[in-house]
Amino acid sequence: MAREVAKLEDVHKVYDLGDVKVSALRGIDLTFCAGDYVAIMGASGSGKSTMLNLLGCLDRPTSGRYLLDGQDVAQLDDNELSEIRSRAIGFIFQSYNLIPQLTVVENIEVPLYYQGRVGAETREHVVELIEMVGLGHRLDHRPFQLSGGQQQRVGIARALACDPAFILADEPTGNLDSATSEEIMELLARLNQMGKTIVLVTHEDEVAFRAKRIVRMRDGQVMDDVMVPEPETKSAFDG
Ligand SMILES: Nc1ncnc2c1ncn2[C@@H]1O[C@H](COP(=O)(O)OP(=O)(O)OP(=O)(O)O)[C@@H](O)[C@H]1O
Repeated sequence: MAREVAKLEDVHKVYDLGDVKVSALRGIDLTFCAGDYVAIMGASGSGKSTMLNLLGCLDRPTSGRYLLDGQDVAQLDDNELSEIRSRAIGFIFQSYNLIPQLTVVENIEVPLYYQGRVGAETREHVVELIEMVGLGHRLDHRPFQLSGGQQQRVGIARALACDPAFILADEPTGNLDSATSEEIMELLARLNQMGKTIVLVTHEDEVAFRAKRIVRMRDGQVMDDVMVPEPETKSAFDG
């Protein structure tokens, strides 16, 4: 059986707003294995972002356990948590979150900078990543000089800078037209083929259908967890 990259065990998340408590996750049990490519779907407010934040160690469960590479995240202090986050996890955002003043190369160097690893030896690696996402001719451009799809390619290259095994994407095609979305989905599929484990949140069926597995959430619980049929079967479904 494939290695368990991330495992949620009876995870609950309650946002305590003083008078009001919001139960955003209510007993989640999910395992993500090496090589998985999972789309998380569900109505607005069903808990998708809350779960992605927990998986990304940006927040902690109120109760239950989160094991990342077999390590119980609750046992880690803040420094250990941010260390594991920057080493093991790559984030891709809907609105790219690039720094406008920095060039393509510099934006991708940001995670390496936080690890104290920017230097001549990492420059070659950064340029390789930019070439891999098809922007080798745009190294010194700034975000405003790029289309949305190109900015998302920079976002993807930045997510790969520290060579994480686990990629988390929050609506990565949410701001893109359908042709550009398709290009981004092809890039994500390629990363998955290269061995990256991917979990993405999406509202779009076409995007979810490109994953290997779809988890549907409702009211803070997992309602459905299914494997997507292989492409041959998909075309039989279509036609
Ligand atoms: N920081 C917060 N403080 C209080 N309540 C929150 C907070 N973040 C989310 N919630 C609440 O938790 C529940 C789940 O929200 P969450 O953002 O995880 O849903 P979602 O499925 O990602 O929704 P969307 O598709 O709209 O992004 C909602 O009721 C929301 O109002």
